[in-house]
Amino acid sequence: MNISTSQALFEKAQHFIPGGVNSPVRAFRAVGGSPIFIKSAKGPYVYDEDDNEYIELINSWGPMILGHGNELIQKAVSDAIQHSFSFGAPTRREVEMAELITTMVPSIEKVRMVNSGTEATMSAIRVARGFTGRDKIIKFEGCYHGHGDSFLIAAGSGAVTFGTPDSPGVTKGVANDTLTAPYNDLAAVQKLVDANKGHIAALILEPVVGNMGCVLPAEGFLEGLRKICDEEGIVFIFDEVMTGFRLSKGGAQERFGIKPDLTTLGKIIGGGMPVGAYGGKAEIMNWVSPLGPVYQAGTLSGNPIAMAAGLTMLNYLNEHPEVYTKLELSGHKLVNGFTNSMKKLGLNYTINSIGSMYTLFFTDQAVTDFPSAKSSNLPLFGKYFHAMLDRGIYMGPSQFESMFLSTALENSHIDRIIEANEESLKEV
Ligand SMILES: Cc1ncc(COP(=O)(O)O)c(CN[C@@H](CN)CCC(=O)O)c1O
Repeated sequence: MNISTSQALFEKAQHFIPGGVNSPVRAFRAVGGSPIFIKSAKGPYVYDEDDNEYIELINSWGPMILGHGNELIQKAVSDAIQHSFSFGAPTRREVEMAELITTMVPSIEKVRMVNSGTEATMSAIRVARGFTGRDKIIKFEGCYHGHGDSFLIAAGSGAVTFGTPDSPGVTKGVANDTLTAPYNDLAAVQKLVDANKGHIAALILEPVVGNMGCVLPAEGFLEGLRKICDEEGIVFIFDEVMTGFRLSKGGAQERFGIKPDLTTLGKIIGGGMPVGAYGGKAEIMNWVSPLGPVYQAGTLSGNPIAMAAGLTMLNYLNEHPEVYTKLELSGHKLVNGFTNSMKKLGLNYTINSIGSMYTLFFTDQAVTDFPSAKSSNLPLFGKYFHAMLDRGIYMGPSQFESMFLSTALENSHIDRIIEANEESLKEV
């Protein structure tokens, strides 16, 4: 691949932007080399500044579940733009969006729109603390909930990719109020709860983890957490920024049949525009300003253009259940293809997957938590990443991320990914 324009852009970008990127994982630091700069995208393809075409498995880290350049969403945005961009006043679409979210995710009785997943999770724990009058939260090692101070403790995604699971700049005071437990370890959670009786406001987790790579909840784990939260009056928060509207139209909570008290949302909810949301039980959400005393605000929250995109996306997903059937079949086809190739090559790397999310871990250990995810061979992953990129497959440049399939992938594309995977595994 000729990537000279991307390289020149990256060189220039580093003079003006920390690390040359506006989000760390994009810099290719974990895999080496120079990041490709994307110029356009359509369906399952992205095109870089040197006009190289790639089949992609990032999909903007989840949002582009219908593929790129969806005509319905683009028309909704171009229609909305005719009426200007932003008013800082309530609009009709925000009401329609809130009503639709409460229909698609029944545990959400009231919802507040924000502009990112980070804002959603920061706000959710604030209202949980206000509602309970307690200070501490429990999160899980390797889970990532955005870059809010309370979450940059044993965090996943880019934080673990760059070895900064506990970021400088987070004060001891904030860190003291964040308790961490190993994922899938109920006993550890019970111990934390017993040692902090009456002090824990919330427990937040990714119900299916994407941010240490894809890791599934063990049998009974989510049910066990629900029981502990019920017994202790702890607000149970599902961070569904990644899984929401992806694992089913009602997210992981619909798929696993667990009802959290609060849910945070992002990515798909905006149809590719900057949107986040948090919501849940009305008795908790009624504590949010201006109805209640817990303050949270945002200049562009519920932005009309973003609502037009998000509303079109969610309406489509709500009215087309066949989307999820196709994603399940695509996921199965890809994972079966990868598994068959590894059998043929005598390799036994671990693949974790659910629906349209998967991660190929370069370890032969079962990956059920942060330590086992970190047993992966990172240099080997880096070589594999570039071998796939050279074959026109653009996947996430980090071992500690989930890949995402879109409905724009047809069988022919999946066959190409399987073929590139086999050749790449052979090469590295
Ligand atoms: C479960 C979960 N919760 C919260 C967030 C933060 O959302 P944002 O603030 O990036 O919109 C995320 C963001 N995910 C990463 C990808 N692992 C975003 C990609 C990036 O950081 O560039 C998330 O996965």
